[in-house]
Amino acid sequence: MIQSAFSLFCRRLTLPTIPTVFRTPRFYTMSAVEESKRAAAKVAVGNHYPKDARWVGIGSGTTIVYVVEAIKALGVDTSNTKYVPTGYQSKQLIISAGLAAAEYDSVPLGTVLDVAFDGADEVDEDLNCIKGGGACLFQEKIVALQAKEFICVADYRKLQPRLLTNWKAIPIEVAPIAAHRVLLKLRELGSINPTIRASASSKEGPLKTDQGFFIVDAPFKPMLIKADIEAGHDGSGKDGAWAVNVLADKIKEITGVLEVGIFHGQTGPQATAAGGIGGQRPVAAYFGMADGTVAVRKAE
Ligand SMILES: O=C[C@H](O)[C@H](O)[C@H](O)COP(=O)(O)O
Repeated sequence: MIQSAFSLFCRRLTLPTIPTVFRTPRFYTMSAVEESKRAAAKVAVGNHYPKDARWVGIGSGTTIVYVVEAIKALGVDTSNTKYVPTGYQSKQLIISAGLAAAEYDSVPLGTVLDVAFDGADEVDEDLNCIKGGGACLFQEKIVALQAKEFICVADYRKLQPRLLTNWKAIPIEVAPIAAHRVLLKLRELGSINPTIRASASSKEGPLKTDQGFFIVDAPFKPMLIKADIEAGHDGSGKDGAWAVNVLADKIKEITGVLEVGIFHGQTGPQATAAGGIGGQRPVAAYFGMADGTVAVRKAE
């Protein structure tokens, strides 16, 4: 009852007042940001965790912790469910919650995950996402691409009109041997001072991903959304402003790039309708707001 009323209410981006029933009780020991992540996770899982789920993708980062917490809190039988991690942290999270982890490469060929949940660093009005702030993006993308639907869960800082509004650089996973070549190519595309991300300890050199690759952070101007292109903006990057799909494809074409941290293009249902499976763009993104409410953006 509550969920269906909420789904109706949240058909489009809902920033205004949300009924009291959707307000999260205050946890005074948590920061507002953590509290908002937990609130968003609870609503996202309540709305999208499938009854009788068999395969569920679990993303990486700090927000996904609350997704797993919310799944546990549902109290459903998880004994027939396998949770597909998107990296080391994600796998440990699944195991420590007492759930069964199944690595992506152990999932039987042709299996479609019922749903994949994950966080994001920024989400635009069209539901394109930037991911990789925590150095995970490649496994997150292949898991999202294997799922019927990808659900994004985030806090209010990530809710932006355009990508690269608040989050300033695109994370890109690159082969270490090609890192300098990729930097050069990114500069040619107009990136202002792209850098190889360092480890927390400078003694350890560049940070390594779960694949043993480097992350390059490439700053660009805020990216264009569909409405900008429809209003006549070019989007080809010639004035430094790129359409999301155009820049993502250009970066992906650079030899040495394993994957780019822009999730765009088809949603899962769009891919299915076109005869494929999985989409890297979420069907819905849930944002915990600073006032305790939860806002949602849904794909067209
Ligand atoms: O690299 C990490 C992933 O893409 C995360 O999903 C993303 O950075 C969001 O992380 P968090 O939930 O910690 O904000």
